[in-house]
Amino acid sequence: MSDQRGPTGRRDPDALVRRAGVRGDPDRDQHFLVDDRVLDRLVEYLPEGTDRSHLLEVGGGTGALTDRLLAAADRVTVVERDPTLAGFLRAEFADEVAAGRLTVVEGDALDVDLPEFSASVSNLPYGVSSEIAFRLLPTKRPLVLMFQKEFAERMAAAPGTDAYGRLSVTAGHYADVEVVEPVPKEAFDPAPAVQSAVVRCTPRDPEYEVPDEDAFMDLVTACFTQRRKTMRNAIRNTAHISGLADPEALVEAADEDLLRKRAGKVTPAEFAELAVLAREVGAA
Ligand SMILES: C[S@@+](CC[C@H](N)C(=O)[O-])C[C@H]1O[C@@H](n2cnc3c(N)ncnc32)[C@H](O)[C@@H]1O
Repeated sequence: MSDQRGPTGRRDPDALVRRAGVRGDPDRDQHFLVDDRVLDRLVEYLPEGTDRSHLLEVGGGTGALTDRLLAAADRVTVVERDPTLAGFLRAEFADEVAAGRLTVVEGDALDVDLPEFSASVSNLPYGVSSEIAFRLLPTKRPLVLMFQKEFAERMAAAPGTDAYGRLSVTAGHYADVEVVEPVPKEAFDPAPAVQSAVVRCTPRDPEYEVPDEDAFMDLVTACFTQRRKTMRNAIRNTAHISGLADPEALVEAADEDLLRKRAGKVTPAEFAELAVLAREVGAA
């Protein structure tokens, strides 16, 4: 292994790409992060006091982030779908693999068994970033994840803003979600078509209770498919998505002010109230 190191003593990301002998393939979601400063900051975005005993990285690429995670954690597991890159990671970090500090899992992050990790820091493959995020969020572990900027903003959006929607409510069900840094295209090799942003997810229980998580999520999804309609009409029109057996019973029982709003102004707690009410009045 070459000992080329960047200013912070970590491996130089451009040198890693050269050593791996690959060109990132955008069709396979391969955009390697080559900006040292962004790479160095990512792990520091974990919430204060995060258990760093076992960090998970989804999409290891040529290992620039893996290297930073190894410096910050006791153990790292990296999942990488591309066999060439998985092989390169095993060779490049052979010492850490031999010491039991790094496990390279070759496979699709949507299919492989994930280990019991304490937190995740990942520059996600954008083609499946939503699916991966919703695999990680229910584990209730701190997450620092790179997404397309627009997706990141929708995840973190507050009620009443343009970006607020299903994604904001469902992600916010598991964690406090914050956009902590916009990242320009030039930070990647090759540069993606869109801007990126780093999101921090700090797990916590929601400020409401729901009788059935799936029923709550289905109701939220249903109402946002009709976001231009009032909630009254959205509830009535979307039983095929919400799964409500008797949407009319919910409309009859629900608060009039809430029914007049559009989904974009309904808070997560109000959606939860509706899910509870649906159960109480036998509409679920
Ligand atoms: C945006 S790159 C990030 C690479 C590296 N972590 C970095 O920051 O430079 C995403 C990586 O995920 C890999 N990948 C794409 N789809 C994947 C999947 N479904 N499961 C696991 N890895 C995947 C790609 O091969 C690529 O190496």
